[in-house]
Amino acid sequence: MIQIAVTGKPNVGKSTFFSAATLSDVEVASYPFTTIDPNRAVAYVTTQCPCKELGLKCNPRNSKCKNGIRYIPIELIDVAGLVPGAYKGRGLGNKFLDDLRQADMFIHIVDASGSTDEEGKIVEPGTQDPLEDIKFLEKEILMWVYGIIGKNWNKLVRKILLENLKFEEVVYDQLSGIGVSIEGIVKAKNMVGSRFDKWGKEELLKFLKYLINICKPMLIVANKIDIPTAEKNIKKIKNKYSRVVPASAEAELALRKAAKAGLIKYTPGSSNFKIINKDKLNKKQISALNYIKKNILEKYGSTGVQKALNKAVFEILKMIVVYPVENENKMSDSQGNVLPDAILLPKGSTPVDLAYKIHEEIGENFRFAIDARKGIKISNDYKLKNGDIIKIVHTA
Ligand SMILES: Nc1nc2c(ncn2[C@@H]2O[C@H](COP(=O)(O)OP(=O)(O)OP(=O)(O)O)[C@@H](O)[C@H]2O)c(=O)[nH]1
Repeated sequence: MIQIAVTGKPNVGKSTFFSAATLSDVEVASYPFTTIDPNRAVAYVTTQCPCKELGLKCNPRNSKCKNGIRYIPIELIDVAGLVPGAYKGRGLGNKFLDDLRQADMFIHIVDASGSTDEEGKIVEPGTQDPLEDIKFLEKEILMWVYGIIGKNWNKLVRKILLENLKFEEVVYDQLSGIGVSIEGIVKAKNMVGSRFDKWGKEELLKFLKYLINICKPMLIVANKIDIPTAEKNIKKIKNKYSRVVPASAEAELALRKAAKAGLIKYTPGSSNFKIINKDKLNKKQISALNYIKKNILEKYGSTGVQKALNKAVFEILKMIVVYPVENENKMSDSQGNVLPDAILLPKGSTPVDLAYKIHEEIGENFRFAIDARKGIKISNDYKLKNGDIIKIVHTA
C-alpha cells in the first residue's frame, strides 16, 4: 500500500489532519488494517468508479464505493517529534527519520495562519512566517541524508574512480535504506551538471537536495485557512512552492464527524454538504457549519484534506487506478463480484505490471491482456490508462 508520512512541527494540526483523513462514514469495519498502530491508519484517495458510467452495481473487495465514488485505501503515518536538530537525534529525531524512511512521500503540514512559533507555541495569528517552517523541514531532511553519506564522500569518490565503478550504484548502496532509486540518483546527478569528482560540500548538498525532491517528494498543506491571516501567507507560500494545498483540517474533521453521526450528507473533497437532521443540531453547531460553508467551502472550493491526499497520490506520485477483472463480459471476478478491485499503479505501467501487482504467479504466467470495455486484446507494451478495466490472461 502507498505510504504517506504526515509531518510538521507541534500544534500545526497534524493530528487533526490525520484524524480527519482517516475518519470515514464509508463502512470500513471489514478492514483489519484500519488502525495499524497508534501512528498509522488507513485513509483513502477518491476517484470516479466506472460502475456509474457502465450502469452496473459493483461489489468492491479491496476498496469501497459510495454513490459512484471509489474510496481506495492508502496508509498515513503520523510522524511526531519534529523539532530543530532532529537529524542530530534531538527530540524524537531518530523515530521521525525512521518513519520517513518507509514513506513514498510526505505531506508537510504548516500553520498558514502564522499562529504557532518555531517550537509550536501558540502566538498571535500572523506573527510566524510559515515559509520558515518549510525551510526548516527541508534542512532537517537534507542534513539527515548528508549525515549518512557526507563523512565518507571523498572515500567513495576515490573508490568509484579507482575501481571503475558506477557512481549511481555506489551511491545507491549507501542510500538504498532510505528509499532512493538508481534512476533518481542519475537524474539528480545530471541536474547538478558538473563532474562528481570535482564536487565540494556545496555541490554534494545540491545533489542530495535534488535527490530528496525526486525520491521523497513533499506536498505542503497550508492548514488553518479558517483563520483570516492565512490568506496572505498562502499567496506567499504558493509564490515559492508549486505543490501547495490550502486546508482546514479542523473543518474537515467537523464535517466528517457530522456525516458519520448522520447529521449531514457530505462527500469528502466536495464543495458543499447538506443538513439532513436539523432538529438534532444545536445553534452553535449550525453556526459552525455556516461558517465552514461561507469561509472555507465557498472560498477555497473544499476543506483541502481530501484534495491533498488525491493530489499526493495522483499528481505527485503519478498513480493511476486500474480495475482487473476475470470475466470481461460481466466485469467481474470468478465469483461474480463486479469491479472487485481498484489497483493503484504508477503511470506508464503495462499489463504485465498489473499482473505482478495482482499476484506474483499471475505475473510469471502472464500471456496477454484484454481491454474489457472494448473487448479487445491489447499489446503487451500498452500503457495502462486511469480507469482501465483489464482482464489478464495467464497460463494455469
Ligand atoms: N483554526 C484551526 N485550528 C486548527 C486546525 N487544525 C487544527 N487546529 C487546532 O490546532 C491545535 C493543534 O492541533 P493538533 O492537531 O493537535 O496539532 P499537532 O500538529 O498534531 O500537534 P502535536 O500533537 O503537538 O504535534 C488544536 O487546538 C487544533 O484544534 C484548523 O484547520 N484550523
